[in-house]
Amino acid sequence: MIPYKHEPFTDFTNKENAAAIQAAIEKVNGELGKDYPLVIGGEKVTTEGKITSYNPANKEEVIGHVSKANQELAERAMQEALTAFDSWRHVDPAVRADVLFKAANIVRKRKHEFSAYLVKEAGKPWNEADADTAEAIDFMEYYARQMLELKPGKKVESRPGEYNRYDYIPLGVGIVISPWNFPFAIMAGTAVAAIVAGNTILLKPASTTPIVAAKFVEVMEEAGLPKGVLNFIPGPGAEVGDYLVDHPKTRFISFTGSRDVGLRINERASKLNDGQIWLKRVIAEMGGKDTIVVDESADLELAAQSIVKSSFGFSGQKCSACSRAVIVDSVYDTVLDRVVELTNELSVGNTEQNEHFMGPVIDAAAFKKITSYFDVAKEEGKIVAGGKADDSTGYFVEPTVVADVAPTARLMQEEIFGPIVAFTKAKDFKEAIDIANNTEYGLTGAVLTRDRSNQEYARQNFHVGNLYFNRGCTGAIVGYQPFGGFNMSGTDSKAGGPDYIQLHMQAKTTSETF
Ligand SMILES: NC(=O)c1ccc[n+]([C@@H]2O[C@H](COP(=O)([O-])OP(=O)(O)OC[C@H]3O[C@@H](n4cnc5c(N)ncnc54)[C@H](O)[C@@H]3O)[C@@H](O)[C@H]2O)c1
Ligand SMILES: N[C@@H](CCC=O)C(=O)O
Repeated sequence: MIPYKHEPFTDFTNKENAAAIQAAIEKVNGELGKDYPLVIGGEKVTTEGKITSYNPANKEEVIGHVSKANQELAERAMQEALTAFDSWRHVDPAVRADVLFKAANIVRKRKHEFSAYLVKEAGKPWNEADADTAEAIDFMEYYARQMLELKPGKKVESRPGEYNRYDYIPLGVGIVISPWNFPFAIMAGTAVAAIVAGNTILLKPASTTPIVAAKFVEVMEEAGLPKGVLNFIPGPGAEVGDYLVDHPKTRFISFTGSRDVGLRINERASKLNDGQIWLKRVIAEMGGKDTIVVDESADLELAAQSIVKSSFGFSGQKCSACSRAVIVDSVYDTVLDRVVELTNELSVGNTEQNEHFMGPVIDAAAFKKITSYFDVAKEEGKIVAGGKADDSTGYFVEPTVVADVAPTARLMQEEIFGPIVAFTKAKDFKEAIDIANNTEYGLTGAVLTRDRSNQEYARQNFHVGNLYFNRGCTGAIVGYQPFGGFNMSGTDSKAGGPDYIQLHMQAKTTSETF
C-alpha cells in the first residue's frame, strides 16, 4: 500500500496543463443539455419533472437536466438501500476499500473533465475547480486507507481464559445531503465515507449542482459498487429531505450545508417515528463566520495577501472563507490600505477562460442575498473597495471591503456567503481574540503574528475547529488538516481526519470465555 499523499494541484501556467483543461471544457461544452437519471437499486429511473442546472456565469446556458425524486421514489430508494445493506455490510472492508481506490483512479484519469464540469456548473475558476477535484480524489484515497486500518478493530485487553475483541460494524442506511459549494469534494467525500464503512446510502445533492454528482455516481458504478449501495435521488430539500430525515429506517444523516437546515434536520431526527428502534445519528457540518486576526508583529504583506485570498477565493462561497478581519490598532490602516489595493487588482468574470480571479456567485437567490448586504455595509461601515454587482448575463459581485465595522454589527455576525469582508479595529491582541470569538460559529480562523506568546494565546483561546497561523483560513487538505467546526458550525466531524469513518459505524465488544 502506497502511503497516503494528497493529490497535487495542477499548475495552469504550464501550457500543456492549460491546454488539457481547455480541451476538457470543450468536451463538456459538447455534452451540455443532456438528461441524467436517478439511480435506484442500480436501475436508471427517468422522471417527467426535472431539475435544470444552469451556468451561473451565463444564465441562459443549461448544463443539464436531472430527473427529480419525489417521496414515492425516495421510499423506493430506501427499500433498495435496506436490501443492499444486508449484503454490503458483510463485504470484506478491503473489497469495499478497493472500490474507492478504483474510483479515485478513474477520476484521476478524467481529472480535467470533472474540473471542467465544476467550472461550468458552479462557476469555479480553474484553480478552485482543480482543488475541488483533487479533494474528491483525496477523500477516496484517505477513507479507503482509514477503513483498512479499522478492519481488524482496536486492541482491548483480555484476561487468562478470555478473548475480548472490539470491532467496528456499519450502522445501516444513511441519508447523505450535500451543498453546492464543493459540489464534487464534499458530495463524494461524505458519500464514500459512509459507503466504505459498510453502509448503504441515499445521496441527495444540492439542486444547483446535480450534474457533477450524476457523473460521480457513474464513476462509482464503473468502479464496481454493487447495485443499491448508492442510490441517487436529487430532489427538493424540503420534500425529499424532510421525508427521509423523518423515515423510521433512516439510521444516520450526514448533512453539510447551512446552519438553519442543519438545525432543522437535527431537530426532526431527534423525534421518534413509528417503527423506529434507534436514535438517529446526525453528522452536521454547517456554516461559518470566519476571522483573520493580525497583530503588530505580523508580516503585513502576508497578512493582506492572506485576507484577500481567503475572503475572495471562489467569491467567498466557502464555509471557511474570511468574512471578518480583526486588526490591532497600530497596523490597522496599513493592512486595510494594502487589502484595498490588492482587491482593486482582482478581476471578476466568466471563468471558462483562465482570465479572472473570481467567477460568479451561484444563483439569483445568492446574488440577491449578497447584494442586499451592500446597504447594510453603508449603514454599518464604509465600503472602501467593490460594492457593485451585475446580473445581466451571470451573477457577478465585486469583491468588497468594508472598513470600520463594529464587532457586533450584522456584517460581523451573519454568514453572507459571498465576497464581502468586514474590517474591525482592536485595541490589543487579547481584544482581537475576544472579537474573533464573539459569533455563534466556530469553524476556521487564522492569526498572523511573529509573536510566539500571542500565537500560543490564540492556540488556547481562539475557539474554532480549524486554526491556522501565518496563512489564510481556507484550503484544508484531507489527511493534513481534518476539517470541522465548533458551536453553530456543526458537530465537528473532522472530514478528512482519523476519526471520521467511525462516525458512520458502531463499535461492538465480543467476549469469549474458554
Ligand atoms: N462546515 C462545512 O464543512 C461546510 C462545507 C460546505 C458548506 N457549508 C455551508 O453550507 C452552506 C451553503 O450550502 P447550501 O446553500 O447548499 O446549504 P443549504 O443548507 O441550503 O443546502 C444544503 C443541502 O441541504 C438540502 N436541504 C434543504 N432543505 C432541506 C431539508 N429540509 N431537509 C433536508 N435537506 C435539505 C439542500 O437541498 C442541499 O442539498 C453555507 O452555510 C456553508 O457555510 C458548510
Ligand atoms: N474545506 C474547505 C471548506 C469547505 C467549505 O466550504 C476549506 O478548508 O477551505
